[in-house]
Amino acid sequence: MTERDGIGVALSGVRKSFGALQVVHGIDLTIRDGDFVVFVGPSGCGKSTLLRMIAGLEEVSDGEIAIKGRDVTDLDPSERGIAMVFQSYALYPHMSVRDNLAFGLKMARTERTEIEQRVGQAAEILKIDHLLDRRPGQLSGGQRQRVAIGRAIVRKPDVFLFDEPLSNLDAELRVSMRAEIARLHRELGNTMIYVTHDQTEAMTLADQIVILRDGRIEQTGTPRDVYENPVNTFVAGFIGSPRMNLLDAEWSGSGKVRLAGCEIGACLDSFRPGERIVFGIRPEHIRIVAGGTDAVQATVEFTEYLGGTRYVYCRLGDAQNLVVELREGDDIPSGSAVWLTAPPERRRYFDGNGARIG
Ligand SMILES: Nc1ncnc2c1ncn2[C@@H]1O[C@H](COP(=O)(O)OP(=O)(O)OP(=O)(O)O)[C@@H](O)[C@H]1O
Repeated sequence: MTERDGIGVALSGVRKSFGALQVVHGIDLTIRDGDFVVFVGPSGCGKSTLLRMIAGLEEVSDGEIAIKGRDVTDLDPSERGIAMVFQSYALYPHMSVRDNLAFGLKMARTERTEIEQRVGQAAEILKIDHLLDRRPGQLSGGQRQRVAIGRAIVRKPDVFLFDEPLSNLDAELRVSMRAEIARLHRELGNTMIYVTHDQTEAMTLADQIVILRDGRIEQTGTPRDVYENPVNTFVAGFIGSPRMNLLDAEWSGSGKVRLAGCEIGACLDSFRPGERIVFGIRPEHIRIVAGGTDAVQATVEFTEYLGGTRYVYCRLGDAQNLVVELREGDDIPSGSAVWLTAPPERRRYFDGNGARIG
């Protein structure tokens, strides 16, 4: 078995209640050693609580947590082989960067030469060697976050835990720090668990994305899996920006999909005539065509111009909206009627409860 086939972190039946309120409902999750795993989901879904339970900062109400095969459920944070990086940086303002980096190691009574070596290495990896004598107040936000990450690196943890580490940075800095974190993962090869509500971070950083809703896992998979094959309308609507178009439709008697008064072919064997379904299609998979076979008619409302990309907002029938990503050369004026279609293999179907059926 190679190192990467081993198990980094395993959660079984993990629950959390605050008083009478249960917020995490029995999570089972296995994270491969060395994987970069991102927890995403709407505000309040339990991402941070789950991460804090893995860190040992929050007690589990039920279930078990193992790190590299060792049950750590009842261990102190310092005994778990983890290091956590917080959104707030949590640096000591009166200490120099060097002392901030060394602090945890000094507390653990690590030898001085070992401390110097690890601090030097971390500073080099993060390119903060020239800042070692400054205090946090003399650093930019991005530099502070580097020091916070450095403090995690010097501990040589088995698992890095990141709780929205880039949320306090401006948009440009977020992008460059995101690349830094990806580089760090490539260089160090540790298991990393990262909480964010930013799905671009999730898509670009993750080997595996875990999508949470109301304290439960909705889907786990590679960014591509969850984008192309969402298991339900929640995941389909959550991953991707703009989101997947999710349109109310129904099966026709002939096994086609009736959508806004038009019929389009469906590549599904089982169907129940008249049953309501949800038809899903991503904006980039929609094509504008000349005629009405296997297509639906829509009215163009307005176009959003984003430089390299243009999105056309259309109305379908009386009440449904649809976003289409325009291709190079396509140009359609507001108010015009268009016929739209999509390659059959890109069409997604969900039942009335939102579960994927094809
Ligand atoms: N100490 C606490 N006492 C009571 N309820 C709490 C406590 N901490 C968290 N919660 C509740 O648990 C639920 C999950 O919170 P959590 O912070 O894990 O969500 P989150 O997904 O990280 O949200 P966000 O993206 O807004 O940070 C929420 O309903 C929250 O109000």
